[in-house]
Amino acid sequence: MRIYFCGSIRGGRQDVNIYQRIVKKLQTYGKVLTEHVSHGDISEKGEDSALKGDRAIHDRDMEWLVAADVIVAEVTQPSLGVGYELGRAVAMHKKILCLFRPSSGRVLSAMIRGADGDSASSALQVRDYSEDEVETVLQEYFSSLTPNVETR
Ligand SMILES: O=c1[nH]c(=O)n([C@H]2C[C@H](O)[C@@H](COP(=O)(O)O)O2)cc1CO
Repeated sequence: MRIYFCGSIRGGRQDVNIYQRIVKKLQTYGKVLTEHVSHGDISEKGEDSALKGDRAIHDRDMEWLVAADVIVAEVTQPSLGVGYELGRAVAMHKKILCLFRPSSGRVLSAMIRGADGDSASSALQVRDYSEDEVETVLQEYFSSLTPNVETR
């Protein structure tokens, strides 16, 4: 299974430790195409754009998004890039799990929470969670995926 993980980079790196926990768990289900999002050495300036350039980052990430079987996004720290990735993924009819921590005191954008169709089979699902239950929430989601989503 190919998994695209979305998390804030230029939107702020406050949650990088939780991104690391999420990616570690996701790697037990398949290949995480965007593992770099969880790397502690990527600052809020982003990947080294002198080397890659923003267009190269965008085009690579869109290729990965097309290739992905499932998208998992940590949406607590607001990020334009994550919002863009989610909009593109919805248009591609991908399966999407958005993870939000209400303990942050933030209120999730209506454009994300409102995209959840509210049924267990909805393509985009929003799960409120607390940090200590992150692995359990991921386990529940991946065990509920239909068997025709290719595994490993
Ligand atoms: O350097 C980068 N590399 C990269 O892969 N991204 C992608 C992956 C993240 O899920 C998302 C973060 O967007 P933003 O930087 O606007 O917070 O965009 C974003 C940047 C910087 O915008």
